Amino acid sequence: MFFAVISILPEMFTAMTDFGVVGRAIKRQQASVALINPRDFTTDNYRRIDERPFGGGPGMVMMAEPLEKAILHAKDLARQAGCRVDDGACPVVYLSPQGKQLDEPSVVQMASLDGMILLCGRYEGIDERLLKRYVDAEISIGDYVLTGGELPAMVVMDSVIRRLPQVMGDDLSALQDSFVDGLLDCPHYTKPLDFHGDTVPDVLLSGHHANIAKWRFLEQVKRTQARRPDLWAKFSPAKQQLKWLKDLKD
Ligand SMILES: Cc1cccc(C(=O)NCC2(NC(=O)c3cccc4nocc34)CCCC2)c1
Repeated sequence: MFFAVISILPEMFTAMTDFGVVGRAIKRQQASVALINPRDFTTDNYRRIDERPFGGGPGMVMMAEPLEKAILHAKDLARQAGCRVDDGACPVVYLSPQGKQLDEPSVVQMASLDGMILLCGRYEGIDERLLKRYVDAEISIGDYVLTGGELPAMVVMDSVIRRLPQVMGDDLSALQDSFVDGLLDCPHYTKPLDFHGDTVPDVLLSGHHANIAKWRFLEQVKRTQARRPDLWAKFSPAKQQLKWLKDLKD
């Protein structure tokens, strides 16, 4: 899958291109990441990419023209990478507090795209006319104030790349992902057996896989009910899970 990132701080992205599961997926060419700096598309000596806002007020606004050239260049790279750019298979996505909140169903949908062009804001934001003309979707990672869209872009890339086929070593872990069934995760344990006198639930040592699966599911349910009633309200249990839930009530 092809990713183009448009950012005035491309160096930030080494955090994901050089490390971990995502770094390995890139090395294995399961994903490719093109970093595009709008400053390279400026024409003045100061390589200006921001200006004072019309209407006054604090801060600076990112100018439309360098971003436009960066987006058109990104589309070219996407075409060269084999993406069907003009039929929605490689959308321009603006990371923005005004965007749709990122969730796992959106991640699953994005993982089926040919590619994505991720646009990262800085300062007070981007000239609205650029957004209106080129942005296909806006995504937010949450309701808090940040200094830029780069970390949100890395969150989106991390969540999408880990869902690409063959990226997660043990695909089962991706399937078992609690967010796949809309629940919070169960507790996890590993060696040593005794940690300051705190031991491991017996069922996990029993080797009884059906009981273990049931225990894990019921732990997910208890946690979700306690911590995220909003998620619990939306949860629709599968057949086997319905049976296990009856036992929880008993
Ligand atoms: C709740 C709120 C209201 C008003 C402004 C801001 C704010 O943080 N404005 C600053 C910027 N924020 C983000 O880009 C950003 C922030 C948060 C989540 C995100 N998910 O994607 C991009 C995201 C926008 C231009 C430069 C950074 C936040």
